Amino acid sequence: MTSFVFVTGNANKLKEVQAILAAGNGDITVTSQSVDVPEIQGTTQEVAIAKVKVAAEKLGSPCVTEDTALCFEALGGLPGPYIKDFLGNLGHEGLNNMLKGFNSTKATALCTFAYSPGPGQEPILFEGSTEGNIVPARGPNAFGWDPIFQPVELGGNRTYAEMAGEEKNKISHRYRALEKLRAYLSEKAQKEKKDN
Ligand SMILES: O=c1nc[nH]c2c1ncn2[C@H]1C[C@H](O)[C@@H](COP(=O)(O)OP(=O)(O)OP(=O)(O)O)O1
Ligand SMILES: [Mg+2]
Repeated sequence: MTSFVFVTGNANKLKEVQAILAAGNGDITVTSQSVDVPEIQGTTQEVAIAKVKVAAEKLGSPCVTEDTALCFEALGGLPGPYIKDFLGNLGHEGLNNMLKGFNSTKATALCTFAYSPGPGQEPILFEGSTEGNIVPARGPNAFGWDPIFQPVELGGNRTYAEMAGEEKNKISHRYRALEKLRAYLSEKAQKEKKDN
């Protein structure tokens, strides 16, 4: 059994991470810390690396952060890691309006977990993505842009917000990235056990 510290200010992210891990074989658990970490501009990888480095410095210990980007094909991948500000300022309708006049509503939800082995050490990234389209909002408005993101999987006619949590967690960008982090941490724990 191994455990990691997830540094996030987003309660919905934490809830999904806990649910995904609980649905697995139970070899990994998570505790959380809400630390305010500034986010730089750059690629999703650059943003993720800078964020986890600062979090590890502040905590003085190994930790995990997560960055979520929503990349519109028509806009060359933007808003990408800046989706939080775009969503906050434009809302669901504004994000739909941004795509008026373009031929594509395709978007990729991209999740990047960053693991820091400790302050001053190089972080490792784990990415997962889900393909979909940006649509007018449907379903409960409980988590970010869930009502306007319609994955191509599971029939391709429901938004994340219209899916049960267990369904979203089977195909989500977060699930796919977390699977990779989970595999890495459980392998690392086994290796450490053997070495001792
Ligand atoms: O599965 C998701 N479904 C819908 N919306 C989502 C999802 N995952 C993140 N989101 C939203 C939250 C924030 O508006 C932006 C990501 O920004 P991002 O900086 O990664 O998250 P955050 O600042 O809320 O939390 P944190 O303290 O972990 O950085 O997309
Ligand atoms: Mg953030």
